[in-house]
Amino acid sequence: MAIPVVDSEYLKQIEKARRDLRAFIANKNCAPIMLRLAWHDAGTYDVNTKTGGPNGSIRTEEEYSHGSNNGLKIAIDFCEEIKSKYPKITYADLYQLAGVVAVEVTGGPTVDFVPGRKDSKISPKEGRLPNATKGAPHLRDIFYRMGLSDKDIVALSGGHTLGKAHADRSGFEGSWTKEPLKFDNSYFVELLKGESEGLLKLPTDLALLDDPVFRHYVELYAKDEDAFFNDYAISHKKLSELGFNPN
Ligand code: HEM
Ligand SMILES: N=NC(=O)c1ccncc1
Repeated sequence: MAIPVVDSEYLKQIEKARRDLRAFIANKNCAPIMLRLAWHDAGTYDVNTKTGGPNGSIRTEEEYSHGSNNGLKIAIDFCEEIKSKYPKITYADLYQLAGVVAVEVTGGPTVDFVPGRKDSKISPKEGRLPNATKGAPHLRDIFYRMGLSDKDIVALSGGHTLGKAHADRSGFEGSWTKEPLKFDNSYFVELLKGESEGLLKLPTDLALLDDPVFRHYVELYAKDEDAFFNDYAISHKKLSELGFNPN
C-alpha cells in the first residue's frame, strides 16, 4: 500500500471530494466521459523523457483542443464544479479521482487511489494517445512508451465497457456493449462474439483478437469477470500513477 505524500487536511478534502464525485457522476450519468478524461490526462506519459502523464495539463486549451480530446471539455467543466468546492485538490489528483469513482459507481472494481500528484500546464504535442484506426504494433508503441505492458493494454481496453463513440468527436459512432453505463466484462464477451448488430468495434479493439498475446487475455476476461476486475484495477492504478511515485 503506497504511503500518501499529503497532509491529513488534504486527505480529508480528497475523501469529501470522492463522496461528492460519487453523487455527481451518478446523477449526471457521466461516468464514461470522466473515465476517458482521466485516461487522456494520464495517457500522454513518456517513460523515456518522464514528460506528460497525470498532471492535469489536459485542462489547458492547447491540450483539450487536440483532436483526440474532442468532447473532453465537457468532463473538464464537470470537474471544475468539484474543484471550486475543494480548491486545495490538484487538477491532477481530481481527474484521476474522478476516473476511479467513475469505475466504482458503475459497478466496477475498487481502484486504489493515492493522492499527491502535482499540476502542470506543460502539454505534450498531440500524438501520444492511440489512433483507433491502427493495429497491434501501434498499440504496443503507444502503451510501451507509457511504460505499460501487453496485459495492461487488454485490461485497460476493457474501459470500453463504458460509454460510446460520437461521430462528431472521433468519427466513430455507437457503444461497445448493450449496457454502456455498467462496468463489467461484456466488452470482451462482445468482442469474441464478432459482428453484433449496432455495437461498435474499433480497428484497435479488433487488433486484440488478431494478436495471440492480446487474444489470450481477451478470452480470459470474457470467461472470468473476477480476473478482469483484478487485472483492470491493477492496470488502472498503474495508469493513474505514471510518473508519480507515491511512496
Ligand atoms: C487502446 C487504445 C484506445 C483507443 C484507440 C481508444 C479510442 C477511443 C475512441 C475513438 C473513442 C470515442 C470517442 C468519442 O467519439 O466520444 C473512445 C471512447 C472511450 N474510451 Fe477509449 N480508446 C482506447 C483506450 C481506452 C482506455 C485505456 C480507456 C480507459 C481505461 C478508454 C475509455 C474510453 C471511454 C470510457 C470512452 C467513452 C467516452 C464517452 O462515452 O463519452 N479508452 N475511445
Ligand atoms: N479513449 N480514447 C479516446 O477517446 C480516443 C483516443 C484517441 N483518439 C480519439 C479518441
